[in-house]
Amino acid sequence: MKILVDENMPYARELFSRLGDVKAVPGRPIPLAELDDADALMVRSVTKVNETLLSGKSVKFVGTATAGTDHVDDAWLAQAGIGFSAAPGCNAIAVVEYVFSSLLMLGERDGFALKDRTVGIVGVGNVGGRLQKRLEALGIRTLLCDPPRADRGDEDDFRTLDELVEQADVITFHTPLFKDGPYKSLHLADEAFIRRLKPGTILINACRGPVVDNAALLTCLEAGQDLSVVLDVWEPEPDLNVALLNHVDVATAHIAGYTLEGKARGTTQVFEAYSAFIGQAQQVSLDSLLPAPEFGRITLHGPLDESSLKRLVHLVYDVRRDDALLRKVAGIPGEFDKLRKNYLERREWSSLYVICDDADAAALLNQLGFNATHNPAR
Ligand SMILES: NC(=O)c1ccc[n+]([C@@H]2O[C@H](COP(=O)([O-])OP(=O)(O)OC[C@H]3O[C@@H](n4cnc5c(N)ncnc54)[C@H](O)[C@@H]3O)[C@@H](O)[C@H]2O)c1
Ligand SMILES: O=C(O)[C@H](O)[C@H](O)COP(=O)(O)O
Repeated sequence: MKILVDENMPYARELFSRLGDVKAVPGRPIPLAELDDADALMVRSVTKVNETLLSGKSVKFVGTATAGTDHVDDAWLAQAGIGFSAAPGCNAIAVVEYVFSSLLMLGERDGFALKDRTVGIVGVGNVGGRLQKRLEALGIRTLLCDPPRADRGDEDDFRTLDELVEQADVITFHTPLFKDGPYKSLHLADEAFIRRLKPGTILINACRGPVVDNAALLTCLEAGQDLSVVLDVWEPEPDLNVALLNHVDVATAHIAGYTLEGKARGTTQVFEAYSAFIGQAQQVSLDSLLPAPEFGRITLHGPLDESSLKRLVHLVYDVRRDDALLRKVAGIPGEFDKLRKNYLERREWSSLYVICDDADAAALLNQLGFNATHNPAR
């Protein structure tokens, strides 16, 4: 059995070689000849999976080690009898930690406390829901906008996008990309939306580039609109608009979800789905795959305040690293994908063991996703 895997998928060779012969290939562009005799194809978001790619090929199963699925024509796969699995939620924690790193950095730069800000979350699923919980653990007010969940009758205080525009100081997008349909999210943030944002609003897009109309955003920023902007995703990728990049406050190469844990979860989720598909179901423990983190343990003396939280967050991951790397190479063909392929190891907050002499600090850090313990004797 031949299993093609994207070369940017940690642990894929290790896991899938339990099931067959593994061949690692680039995802953009994917070498088409390799598909002729492949039984299964494991991709990332850069590979468009549709009739054009797979018609007449031997592939019987496609896995994508990603949360987003807009690169996959799942309706065509279903009618062609090709099995399919994504990796929902695999990298949600990573995106939440990216958003925190960005907001804490902007707070320090611009002299505001996050606890005084209202955060509007558009799309309250795996990413948005976790972000809501961590913000609320810190006493930060959130406003939630998720029409599909509201229409399903989910119990939460859902608001309209207009309410977020009027009341939120931060608006952060975490929706799938839907190009049409009742919940179309293509250009959800269009020129009219952007123009109505309050002065000083922080706009974050860490879902899919086209959810924010990039041309309209550039027009507004060039006209001097007072916004802070964090963009992890671009319209289009990989050839982002360098003029826009030069106007935004945080610019990264679609790496918000790129923790080692997030990528490893993506690989294990599609591995488990494929092993079940071929009748050899098996489970994988993430701990058996991950190496020890760079920082083992740290002691926090006294209570946790925003400034100590910022230092802990940035010890694990500081978004300025990725912002600087992208600015250095933006506009050079091939470099966006190279940055993503050669991404430096990044871990989640849970990898940091924090010993606290303050019980409340330990409890709060655990709620936020750190691995904290209370030890009054330290
Ligand atoms: N930048 C990255 O590295 C990265 C990482 C993970 C996910 N993503 C993107 O973020 C998206 C969200 O990730 P997730 O794991 O939370 O997905 P999810 O499916 O768990 O949650 C998406 C939420 O958005 C809501 N939604 C759908 N259409 C909407 C609309 N028009 N307006 C408001 N809400 C809407 C859904 O009801 C759902 O609750 C993914 O689809 C993916 O495209 C990007
Ligand atoms: O949808 C997702 O899961 C993310 O956007 C993912 O991090 C994208 O990374 P890629 O698959 O392009 O490596």
